[in-house]
Amino acid sequence: MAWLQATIHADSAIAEQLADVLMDVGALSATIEDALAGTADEQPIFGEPGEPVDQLWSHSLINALFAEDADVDLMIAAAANQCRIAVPGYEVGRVEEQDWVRLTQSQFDPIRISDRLWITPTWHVSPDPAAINLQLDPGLAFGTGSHPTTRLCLQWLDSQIKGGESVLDYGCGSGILAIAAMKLGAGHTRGIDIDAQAVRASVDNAAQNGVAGDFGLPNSLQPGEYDVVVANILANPLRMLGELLASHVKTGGKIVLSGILAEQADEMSALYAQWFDMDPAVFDEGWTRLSGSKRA
Ligand SMILES: C[S@@+](CC[C@H](N)C(=O)[O-])C[C@H]1O[C@@H](n2cnc3c(N)ncnc32)[C@H](O)[C@@H]1O
Repeated sequence: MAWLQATIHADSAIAEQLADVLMDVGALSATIEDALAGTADEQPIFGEPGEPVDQLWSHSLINALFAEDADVDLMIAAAANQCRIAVPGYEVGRVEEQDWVRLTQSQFDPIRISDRLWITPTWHVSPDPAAINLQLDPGLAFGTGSHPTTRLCLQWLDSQIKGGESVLDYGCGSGILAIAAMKLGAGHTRGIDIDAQAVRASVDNAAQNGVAGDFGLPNSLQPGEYDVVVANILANPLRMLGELLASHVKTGGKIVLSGILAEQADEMSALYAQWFDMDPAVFDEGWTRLSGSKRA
């Protein structure tokens, strides 16, 4: 089986509507991307959870997939007509059937966090069987170890967990940080996420890694203090959650925050300095990790 893929050059003002109408007239899928992706003029667009991003790239490309026997020219013309625009420029190519699972898997290699800590997809043999290996496959919940914010938190846990600590992972996603903490020797971890799918993924991933998993939604979190609270969320929720997160850290305990853009680091550090003696920020690919010790 094969498909036809049209790459359509669309004005950003109409790209979303055109993609929707392409689906109405019979496209199997339609996605919009930055026409300048991969070039020096690529436009990163960041969003905060819960806040819709109302911005599109200035030059957009629509990738639309059609059945092999579809009349693509007719469908694009019909979609343009419905959007009341001239037929845009496009190219059509064939997409042959592939082993999609194998192709996707080939894009995820083991990730080295440190000499002793690796994140390895289940279909890979670990490059260092003697190291601490987290087995994690990409899924619906965020946290494979490839994103700089996750890596920054993993590096902190790797260097700071000595054994026996209690750890709260707030915004646990795939559970990667809680599971890593357990594998590094933490005594107890609790993972919290607002997304029920992430809670389920964390439970499954903890089982896959043979560690105890205590994961739940925010309303399941009981009052209590932890040696370490780690939260890789994003700046907006971290601003709102400051008091709650601080209340869960023991005096002398540690807070670790990520998901913060480099330009948001000073403001966020000042906010958390109400409760913590803050360490210098650490940066990776435009993202920041903040950490600090709770004052009495
Ligand atoms: C960037 S992911 C981090 C996942 C993982 N901890 C990691 O480091 O890779 C952020 C997670 O925080 C969750 N989240 C966002 N806002 C939240 C909130 N207010 N309370 C709890 N979880 C939240 C999201 O659902 C998402 O799973």
